[in-house]
Amino acid sequence: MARLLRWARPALPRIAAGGVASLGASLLALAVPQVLREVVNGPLLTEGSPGAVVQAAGLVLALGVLEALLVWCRRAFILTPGTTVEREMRTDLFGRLLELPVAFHDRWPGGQLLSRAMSDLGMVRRWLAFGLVMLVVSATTAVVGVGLMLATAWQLGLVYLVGAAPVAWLGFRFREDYKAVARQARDQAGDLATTVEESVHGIRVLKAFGRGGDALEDFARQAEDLRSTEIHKARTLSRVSFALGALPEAVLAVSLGLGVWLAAEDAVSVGALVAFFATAAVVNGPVERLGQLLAMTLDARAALDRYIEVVDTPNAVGDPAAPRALPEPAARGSRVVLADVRFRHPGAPPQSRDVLDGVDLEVEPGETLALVGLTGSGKSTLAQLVPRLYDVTGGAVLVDGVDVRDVERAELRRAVAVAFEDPILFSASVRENVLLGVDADAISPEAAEALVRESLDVASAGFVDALPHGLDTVIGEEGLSLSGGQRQRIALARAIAARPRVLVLDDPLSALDVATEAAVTARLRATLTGTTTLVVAHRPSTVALADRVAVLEDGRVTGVGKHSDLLARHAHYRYVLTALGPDPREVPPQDSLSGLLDLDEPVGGAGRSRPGAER
Ligand SMILES: Nc1ncnc2c1ncn2[C@@H]1O[C@H](COP(=O)(O)OP(=O)(O)OP(=O)(O)O)[C@@H](O)[C@H]1O
Repeated sequence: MARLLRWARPALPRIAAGGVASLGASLLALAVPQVLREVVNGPLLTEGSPGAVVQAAGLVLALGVLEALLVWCRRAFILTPGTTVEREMRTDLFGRLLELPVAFHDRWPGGQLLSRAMSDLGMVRRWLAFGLVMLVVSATTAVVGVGLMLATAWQLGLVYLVGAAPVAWLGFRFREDYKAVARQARDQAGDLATTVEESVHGIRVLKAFGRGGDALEDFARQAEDLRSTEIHKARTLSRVSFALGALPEAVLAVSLGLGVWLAAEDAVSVGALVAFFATAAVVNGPVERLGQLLAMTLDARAALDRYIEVVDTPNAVGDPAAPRALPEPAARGSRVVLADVRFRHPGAPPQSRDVLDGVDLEVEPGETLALVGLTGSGKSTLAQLVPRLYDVTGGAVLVDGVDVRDVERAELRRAVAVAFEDPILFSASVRENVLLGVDADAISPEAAEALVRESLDVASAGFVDALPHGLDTVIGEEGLSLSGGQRQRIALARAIAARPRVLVLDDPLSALDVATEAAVTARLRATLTGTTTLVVAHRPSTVALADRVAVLEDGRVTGVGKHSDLLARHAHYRYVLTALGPDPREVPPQDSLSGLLDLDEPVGGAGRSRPGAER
């Protein structure tokens, strides 16, 4: 838990001050029995003056008031530092999540991250503000109290110590048992959060398929698992709490008999006997609390472990130690080269082949190159290597001759903009969504407005004017208040507005109707002069956007050329285009694409054989 110091260090003075105040309050509580001893041994047993009793009562009152004041100070000192540390840790976690590569987010379920950012950090805050201070104070109070008990009546003190010895053994056992179950409960809570997140995200599918009941059953089962773990945790704690409560009391019962006998034998004074039991009463409170506090500490440790697992995840797609700047691009745009590029996803089965297995490809400045291949051939993966959403596992991706891994990510991502097939928008206004990739400080509001308008125009997103507040309309979470095609067009406008050197389009027009797609394609072609574009094509109509086409097959590029040339000489290209379906703009409805392409074999049906590649 020393790792917590990284965030807690600035708060330590206040936490320590709170601890001192709390310790002072506990020690004052221990002083009261000593006053009692003086009262009993002095005025009470020796018929001293009533004034002495009043004096002692006044002292007890003063001690009590001071104790209350110190308790208040403890609260005042440690209220803010815990929340400050929590905020800092939460912000660091979010920063780290933004920093970590896509491959990390592929592996980690959202609910697990959410529970680490929220409930785990809440636990750490509670421990820092309360558990840590009370643990130190309770342990110190117990040690000082037992010391006082030994000093007051050493025979009885020894009995208390011997009786309390099994508590230490129980505490050790408890620590081992509770540690594992505390971690399990937190992991299960994270899984539960993932289920909620996934179900809410996929609510349309669940409803459409009538799977609400099954989802509920799954959730109930997981919730029951978590409940069982929590019960197990509570039972483990209650066992040790029972021992911590009962053992000292049992020892005190024995001590009482022994104490009375010792007093009768004049081995201890009556005052000492009263002081011993009054001290034991004060000590028993912190001793009983130790179980709870130890449990809280173990919970906080599990929470902190889970937090640190994320924060400490190394970033494999980081900035280079000695970054290189991208050179000025040629007037026509940037050159993008993929040289013997290999890629496999982290955690891919060892026997599987690399998704990209030595891809060589050159996209000329200002050129629009379409990537075509069967589903799962690695087109999207390849496209994501350019802005370093993933890093190559072999070979290199070069923009204007510079390996993208040698460029600072911020610079690279200013140079390369991406529009995905599944467009993610943010719950912000249309304007803010379009300007996401634009440095707002670098352009005037008027220029920004013109840029938004122009980009939306190219993306044929005129529909935004019909939205209730035009560009200021706040679109719902993930843009779900818009249609798929509308979202795609705003996402495309966002990529265009970034004025990138290189534009990567991962089938960003798939949800558009044919007429709209044709309009967008025409405008894009006119606008994209000076921009090098790599477009993943899932439809023949998207290919129309491209100057050249690259065919991806079994992790390699097996053909590059103009659409018409490839059609003539590349069997796999013809096969892929057939698989993608006809372009409704070009093919009369009664025609089949197989007729148009004049393939040797029947196409379009399930189970047809797949011709080998040929150039
Ligand atoms: N995050 C991931 N982890 C592991 N494997 C992945 C991951 N993403 C994709 N893959 C695998 O990598 C391969 C290539 O996927 P990719 O999405 O690049 O194909 P694609 O050609 O774009 O497919 P499609 O045309 O269906 O969009 C697939 O076999 C897929 O199962």
